[in-house]
Amino acid sequence: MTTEPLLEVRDLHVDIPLSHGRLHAVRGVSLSVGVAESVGLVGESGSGKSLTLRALLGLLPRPARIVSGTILIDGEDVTGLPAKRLHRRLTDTMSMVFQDSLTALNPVMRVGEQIAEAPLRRLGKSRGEARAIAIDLMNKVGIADPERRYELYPHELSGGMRQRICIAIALSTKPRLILADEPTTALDVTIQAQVLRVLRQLKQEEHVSLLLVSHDLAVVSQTCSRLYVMYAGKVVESGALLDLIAEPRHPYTFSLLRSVPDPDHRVDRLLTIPGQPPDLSQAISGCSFAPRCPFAVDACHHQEPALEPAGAAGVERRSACLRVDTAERWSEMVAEEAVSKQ
Ligand SMILES: Nc1ncnc2c1ncn2[C@@H]1O[C@H](COP(=O)(O)OP(=O)(O)OP(=O)(O)O)[C@@H](O)[C@H]1O
Repeated sequence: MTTEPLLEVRDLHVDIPLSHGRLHAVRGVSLSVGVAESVGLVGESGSGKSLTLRALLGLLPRPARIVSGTILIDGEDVTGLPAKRLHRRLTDTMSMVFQDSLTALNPVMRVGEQIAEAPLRRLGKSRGEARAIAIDLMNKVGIADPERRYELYPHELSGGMRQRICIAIALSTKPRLILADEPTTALDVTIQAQVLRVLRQLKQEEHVSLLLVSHDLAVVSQTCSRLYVMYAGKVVESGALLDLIAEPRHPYTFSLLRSVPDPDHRVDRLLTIPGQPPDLSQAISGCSFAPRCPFAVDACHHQEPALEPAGAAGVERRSACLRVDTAERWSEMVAEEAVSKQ
């Protein structure tokens, strides 16, 4: 028996109209998130991660717009539903946590009331019930002394506490999936680890799925079991976290992994990927990563690779690279190149 994913996105395209032409920011992204699964979406700044996430909840910043794409919930295509029903279906299923908790929260409303708002207005609870739900949620996200903190305003809390409040607000509509856009980027490393722990616990204890956007592979590695790697508006590789880290099957993932600082050898391993991503307002010929790719051959500059099954892990493991058959030798090839330059 096959179980349908909770969320599936097929061939999503998002454009941003410009004064001259358009920026094709999301170029055919497909992804899925299972029930109680934590999935990461990683890539450099500008790769289209946030727009992909926001498109799912109709929260695209103006003037960005969805050009095409299909969203399925529990295997049902919801894209054709009338606007109001679609909105309700999406917001019943998912809610979002943003990077900047200070702008996400209402500065003149007590934090507890902000959590209680959805139970009160959307779920039809009484004031007392909504307050009890909010306090319970504050407990769940690890806020000590929730009765006292219920009465505080956002500026009276630390960044980590505010982000916990945002997670509690996201949970207040009883979503099955949380979309989190760089939820810990603004926090220091210790607080970041605590907030990531909260997200992991929600999955384990409440079976809430997670789609986590981050430019930081270390953050995603602590939280997710499956990854999609985005480059220039497309998914270039996907697979189980451990497979992907052990054996990257796309040169971009390979380069990204080499750029993760290793705590023991910080300086040696902190490599940046030379070059810039392409201009997405221009047509791209061939593989978008080819100009920065250490393994590109002529064909890579002309032929666009499809995202196809790659490696022993079957359909879960996909890569969009014409050179994928040489992946096992990439480390060696880079080492040889470094020696030849000496
Ligand atoms: N409101 C907007 N107006 C114009 N361009 C935009 C807008 N929002 C995003 N873009 C552009 O769309 C592309 C994708 O942006 P997106 O925010 O999805 O990237 P990202 O991978 O999430 O990176 P970051 O972490 O920097 O947000 C980028 O080139 C960005 O500059």
